[in-house]
Amino acid sequence: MADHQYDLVVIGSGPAGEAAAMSAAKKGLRAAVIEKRNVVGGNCTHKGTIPSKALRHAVKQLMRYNTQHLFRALGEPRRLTFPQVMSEVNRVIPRQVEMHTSFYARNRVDLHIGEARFVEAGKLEVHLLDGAVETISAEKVVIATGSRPYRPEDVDFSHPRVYDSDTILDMQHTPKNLIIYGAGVIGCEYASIFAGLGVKVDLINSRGSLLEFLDDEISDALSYHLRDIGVNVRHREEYAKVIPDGRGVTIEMKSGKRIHGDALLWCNGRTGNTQYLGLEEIGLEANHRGQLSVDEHYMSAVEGVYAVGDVIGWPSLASASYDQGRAVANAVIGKGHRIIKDAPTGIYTLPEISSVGKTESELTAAKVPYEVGRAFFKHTARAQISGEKVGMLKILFHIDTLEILGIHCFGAEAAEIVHIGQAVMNQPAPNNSIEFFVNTTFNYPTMAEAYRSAALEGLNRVTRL
Ligand SMILES: Cc1cc2nc3c(=O)[nH]c(=O)nc-3n(C[C@H](O)[C@H](O)[C@H](O)COP(=O)(O)OP(=O)(O)OC[C@H]3O[C@@H](n4cnc5c(N)ncnc54)[C@H](O)[C@@H]3O)c2cc1C
Ligand SMILES: NC(=O)c1ccc[n+]([C@@H]2O[C@H](COP(=O)([O-])OP(=O)(O)OC[C@H]3O[C@@H](n4cnc5c(N)ncnc54)[C@H](O)[C@@H]3O)[C@@H](O)[C@H]2O)c1
Repeated sequence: MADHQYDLVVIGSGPAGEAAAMSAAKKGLRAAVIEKRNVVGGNCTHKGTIPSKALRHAVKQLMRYNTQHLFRALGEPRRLTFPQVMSEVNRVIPRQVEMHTSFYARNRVDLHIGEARFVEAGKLEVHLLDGAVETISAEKVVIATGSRPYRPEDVDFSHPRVYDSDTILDMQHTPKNLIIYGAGVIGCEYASIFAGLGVKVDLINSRGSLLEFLDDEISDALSYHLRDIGVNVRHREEYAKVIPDGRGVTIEMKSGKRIHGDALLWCNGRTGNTQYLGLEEIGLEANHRGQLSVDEHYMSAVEGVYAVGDVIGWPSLASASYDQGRAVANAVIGKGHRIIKDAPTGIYTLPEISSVGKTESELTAAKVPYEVGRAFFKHTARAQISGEKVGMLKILFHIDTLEILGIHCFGAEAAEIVHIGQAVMNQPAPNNSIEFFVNTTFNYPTMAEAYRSAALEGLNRVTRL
């Protein structure tokens, strides 16, 4: 007999786990969450999305102060140290924790603090922080254990100058120069943050361009603007050796180059948290990246054991994890659920990037007859007023049906602006039409004006055909 019994137990209190447990409880299931950190919120709140976005917000405010004419009346441009901006971030995290904690009591979801391990498919051991062990049985178990930074064995992460995206948050100084190895989403976001603080950044990319999944024009714009704020972007480079010493870190590249920095931030992908779950006890195996495969009901290869969030790999986003969590709760009770097949991209670099739908390269490869409408933020009244003139919105649409096929945007508030286009694009035909933007009156001055300008520009090209 187990110490506790539930209909559904979730392992992990990040976005995926929280959404699964709260949705299940709202549907009448007796639900619990097991979390090994002594507070809820997951890596999302403590190491990933929230701290990185709060850091970026603080740095962006500093950049505005230092670059806008208005503030010169208050004084000369100023610098803040990394620990100073981190102290602001450390005010945001407890607010998030407090809010997420309140959901548990409100929805009557029990929280067990400790590390979960399978004993058998419907039975878990919870290793409590004081060393005691409790057992929990549940008809259904949802694995939502998230992910951690991938650490190759030949890099010494115990060295005080070698960081990953978790440990960088504890850095107690501001390096003069920083090497960021890995130019994925995390590498590009942190390159923006550190460059904004006045740190010289070497961003090392193993591929030929930044964030290759983006539309080419947006990827080019990101390279240009990162270089513009002082990031040295190096493409097609791979490390041969990482040599940390008392003065910093030197990376020897396969190309023969040597790059030295005061510190190294390693951002080369993530690994699913499955290693201590006792998966072997239930005959479940993770892939080489620690990730689990699931079917269209988010169920793993073992009956009654489900998985959602980063632990199942793509798209590894907080946004998608919340939706997957809600979906798995519906799947468990046999109600219709949505499989999350696509999510917009929202990348909080400086400038911000966001997109939804197809890129030009994808449409060209598929031989779809499309046209492009563009609007530059510098031509909108709102951007001229705010002074945030860097940016562009681009709408890709079908020449014959005028259906919107993709929205690609960079610049201030791009991650918000994209949703206007997404809402239209997700309408069934004939409502998904670029004409919506010329037949609808928008508030003025707003960044939504960019949709009207881009639509008019695109439609002008089509009517010339
Ligand atoms: C630097 C960074 C920035 C990011 N920025 C964004 C962004 O801007 N937008 C976005 O959408 N996504 C972003 N992400 C991705 C996002 O954070 C993740 O997709 C999201 O956190 C995944 O949620 P999750 O619920 O799957 O797991 P996590 O948030 O990883 O939470 C998993 C939880 O499970 C717990 N756990 C693990 N093993 C056990 C065990 N055996 N027993 C008990 N508990 C356990 C962990 O302690 C953790 O609390 C970012 C990620 C990083 C690293
Ligand atoms: N704003 C956001 O949405 C946001 C922000 C940060 C992180 N994240 C999430 O965190 C995850 C991890 O980000 P990351 O930057 O550590 O990793 P990543 O998966 O984006 O890749 C990081 C680097 O590793 C390289 N790489 C990855 N897989 C490779 C492969 N198979 N072969 C060769 N090179 C490869 C990439 O080229 C890149 O340079 C992302 O999947 C993303 O979803 C999202």
